[in-house]
Amino acid sequence: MKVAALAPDGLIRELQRSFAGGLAYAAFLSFCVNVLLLTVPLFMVQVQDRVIVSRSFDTLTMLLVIAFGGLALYGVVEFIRSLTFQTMASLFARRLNLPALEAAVSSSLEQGSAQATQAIRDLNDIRYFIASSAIATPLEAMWSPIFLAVLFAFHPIYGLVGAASLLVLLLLGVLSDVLTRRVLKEANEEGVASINDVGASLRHAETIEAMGMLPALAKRWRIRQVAMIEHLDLGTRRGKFIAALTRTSRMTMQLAIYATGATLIIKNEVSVGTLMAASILLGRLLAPFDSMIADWRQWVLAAAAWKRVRELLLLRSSLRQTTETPPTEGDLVIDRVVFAPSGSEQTVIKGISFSLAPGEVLGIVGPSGAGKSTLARLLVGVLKPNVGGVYLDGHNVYLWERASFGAMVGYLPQSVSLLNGTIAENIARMRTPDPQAILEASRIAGVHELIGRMPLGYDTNVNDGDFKLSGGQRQRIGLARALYGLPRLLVLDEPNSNLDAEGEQSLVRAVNAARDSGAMVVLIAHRPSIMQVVDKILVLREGRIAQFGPRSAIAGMITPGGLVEIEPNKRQDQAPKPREVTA
Ligand SMILES: Nc1ncnc2c1ncn2[C@@H]1O[C@H](COP(=O)(O)OP(=O)(O)OP(=O)(O)O)[C@@H](O)[C@H]1O
Repeated sequence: MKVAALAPDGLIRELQRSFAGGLAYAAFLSFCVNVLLLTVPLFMVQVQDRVIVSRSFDTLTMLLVIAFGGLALYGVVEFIRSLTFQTMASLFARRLNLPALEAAVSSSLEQGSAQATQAIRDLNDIRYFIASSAIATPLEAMWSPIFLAVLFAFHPIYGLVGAASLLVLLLLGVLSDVLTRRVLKEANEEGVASINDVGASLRHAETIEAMGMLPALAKRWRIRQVAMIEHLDLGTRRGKFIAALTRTSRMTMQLAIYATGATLIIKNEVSVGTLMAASILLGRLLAPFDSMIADWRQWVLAAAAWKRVRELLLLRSSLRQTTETPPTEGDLVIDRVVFAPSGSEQTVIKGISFSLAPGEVLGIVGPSGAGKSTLARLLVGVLKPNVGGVYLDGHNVYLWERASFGAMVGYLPQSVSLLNGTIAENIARMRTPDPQAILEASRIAGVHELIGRMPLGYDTNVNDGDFKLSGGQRQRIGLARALYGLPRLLVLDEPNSNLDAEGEQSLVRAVNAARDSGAMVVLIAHRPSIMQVVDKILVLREGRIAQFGPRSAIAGMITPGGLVEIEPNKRQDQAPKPREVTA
């Protein structure tokens, strides 16, 4: 048994801890950088006050050697510091990529895929931000009082001008935050929603094009875009105003320190050498605050991105087991399952209980909207019941660690989606293809010959621009994917909806083969023709079991149209009592 990674809240705490450690190290390096940055101004003071006065080449040489040493060391420390940020960024991406992808898949089941893909984009943005120079500026600002101290050491008036300049920049920083943070955040949220909207629509490009829906969609999109652009314009205008004010203030401060230096030199209170040095020191003192104002937008966006990633990760916190469970041969028990989609008033599944033994095939029929597909999703642990549970050999299928559960389950959803890759990769569920197992699944699904007729056989890419699989072909390849690895539980949601007579015959053979191998098969179908293969039939109506029993007893009630005529008083009571289950 392999225990998987930390639960999301533990992972976030661990990341924050190692991030804090990385920041502390970078802060120490920033201190060294700031001290080493004193090299040039101190060199200038010494040259003007000692070398020029004494006219000594020896002193100049000695000062040059020391200064070169200081600058070389500065280069090394600066390099190590940027590597530290780079390492922190990579660590962040490595630790969060997989949990974020898992969380994205889970959340897209409930909230659609747009939000989930946004979280992946957010992760990338945060990684770039951590590796960028923007993250270093607060650490530099933390140590900039070193420069202030040296200014005070030159002369208290230099120090006071420096302190006043710093205060003005801090006030400008606060003003920048007040004026831009909210609008930039709103612009970002509108932008994200707008991109998600377009992304979701593009998946239905065919429908949009065929029915001329583009102008209507563009109108909706433009409303979002206008809101985003308005916020962005306002935020950018305000940001540019603060930037102009900052630049003007910075130049005024340089003038002030020069004028102060000149006055102090005239009064013989400082040496000439301090004039240039004080100007450089003031520049170093203010530079990180200046950058922070300029980079503020990046900080706001990175904070918003982290908030989204964190929320997504925590959403899934402690919902599933992370310990792999070994394969099982036991039966399937559905125990008093009730399900209502989150945020919906409607209860879709209203207390369903039945069980299935290995080697049994169950057909589920019922009118549209009865809850058949929802029941299928509950059986494969995609949805979480509000009450009751689904148990495979006594283990709750929803809580089951997904990889080990998936190895025992084959699922063919109503709308078959093949993933980007070759047919072989799709049948092998995107794992490293095992040719023997692929061949076996294809033969059982009856698609081996069909695949052989495709441009590159098993290597044909399902999303190739020049080649398009038909609905029936997709459904049959989806069946082979469900059969890959000979699963113990096979759930097929309307597997014959796109099939011709030949395809349906292959399906019947596949279901029989699965039964013969001891698998439990759940078959949902509108078309009654496929029901010849099942052992038991469950009739679902309005989320309740209307009938459940052997095919011979129920089949007569299924009309050619696939609907089931059931008298209301025959509902639910005929369902078998739920079996004892172990949690
Ligand atoms: N995530 C959800 N949010 C809100 N309602 C939902 C959700 N999932 C299912 N429903 C509702 O549950 C009911 C049953 O849906 P389901 O897809 O299970 O029906 P079905 O029996 O498979 O229908 P069909 O035969 O047409 O495929 C429908 O009324 C549907 O609107």
